[in-house]
Amino acid sequence: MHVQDILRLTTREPAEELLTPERLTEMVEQGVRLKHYIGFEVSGLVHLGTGLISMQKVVDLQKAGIETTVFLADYHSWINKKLGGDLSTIRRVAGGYFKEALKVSIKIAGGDPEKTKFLMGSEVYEKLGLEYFTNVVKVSMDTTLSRVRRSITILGRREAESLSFAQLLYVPMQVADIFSMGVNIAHGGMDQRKAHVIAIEVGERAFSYKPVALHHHLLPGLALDQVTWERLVEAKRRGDKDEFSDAIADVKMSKSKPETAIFIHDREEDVRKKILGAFCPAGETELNPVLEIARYIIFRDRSEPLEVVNKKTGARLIFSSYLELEESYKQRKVHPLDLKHAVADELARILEPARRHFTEGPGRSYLEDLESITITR
Ligand SMILES: Nc1ncnc2c1ncn2[C@@H]1O[C@H](COP(=O)(O)OP(=O)(O)OP(=O)(O)O)[C@@H](O)[C@H]1O
Ligand SMILES: N[C@@H](Cc1ccc(O)cc1)C(=O)O
Repeated sequence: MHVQDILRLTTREPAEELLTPERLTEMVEQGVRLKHYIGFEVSGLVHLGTGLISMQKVVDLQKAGIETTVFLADYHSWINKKLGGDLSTIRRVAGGYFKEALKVSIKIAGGDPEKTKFLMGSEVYEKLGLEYFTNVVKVSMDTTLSRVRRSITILGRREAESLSFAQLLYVPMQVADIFSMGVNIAHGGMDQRKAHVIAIEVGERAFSYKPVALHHHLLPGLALDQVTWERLVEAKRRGDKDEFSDAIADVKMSKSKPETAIFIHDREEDVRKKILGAFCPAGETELNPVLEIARYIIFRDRSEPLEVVNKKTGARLIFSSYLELEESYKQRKVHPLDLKHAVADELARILEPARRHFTEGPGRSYLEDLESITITR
């Protein structure tokens, strides 16, 4: 495939940052085999952000002919005391519910689940043994303690929190994962950028290659409030990527805050209830959680127009692109409630295969297994 096509697919939305396009171009031109990975902690339910948004990018990379891997970070989940801090439960859920949910998400995003490799952290560590430990030491020797502390937002933790030593170790381990698997495209949401920036810096010195980092947009949680929203919009306008990604990480759709999230297998009535209750300021198009679902999920690969019905007058507005919808919303020609109904209908339709898979199909026993484990942190 031509380098321009690879770049186009890689940087297409939901991608928000590629560090750097020049480095990716160089690798393609040198004929380097491109190896991507994205890692997940294994704990609660898979939502629109972890499932659909993350897998949309994996599907783009599949289409670009890049080797894609989903890394199920069992050791990192254990360090972060997920699923009651029990490693065997974490492994069971990783190979069961989690893998299944991400595969269904790949399908919904228009890709082929069989084209993506699923690897458990412990498989890599067992295979490499001393070499993995050496890689963790190499990264640690090349990184200061204060840098590690500043990077713990990749664990979904705040800098000021009291941490176990293992939670500090989490950071060099995540960076070492990249080099241990020979990954040259490290991918994650914007909240993962600090680990990847360390990898880029350490790479050349300690591992004789510099990976690229690819970060996708973080979908905000549904439960934003006016004050937080104003603070976020302000942080976004200031344009400091680290500051903004820390701020958005606090309010992103997150499995540990179920009230902020739509899970991929939610029932239609739950999708509707959650969307109807979501923060959706009239006329505001920035960081509006409902509009973002329209932009990133509904309009992603859509060829047919979206219809929004004005419930009061019965008038129908037809939008053939997200930008048209955004413009009308900005001009307050679309009422938030009408937008919510249209988004809820479409989203429920898109999620239907996941709902069926996990309630009537082969995913059911995996979901039941996870639901029987009630501790999530
Ligand atoms: N809201 C979101 N939108 C897009 N991507 C997300 C979102 N939340 C998480 N991700 C991405 O999914 C990957 C796994 O993240 P993570 O396991 O922290 O998800 P989470 O649901 O927020 O979990 P937790 O609640 O435990 O923090 C990361 O690359 C992360 O950036
Ligand atoms: N830090 C990632 C999980 C992860 C762990 C190890 C990795 O190598 C990559 C990703 C998260 O928040 O979910």
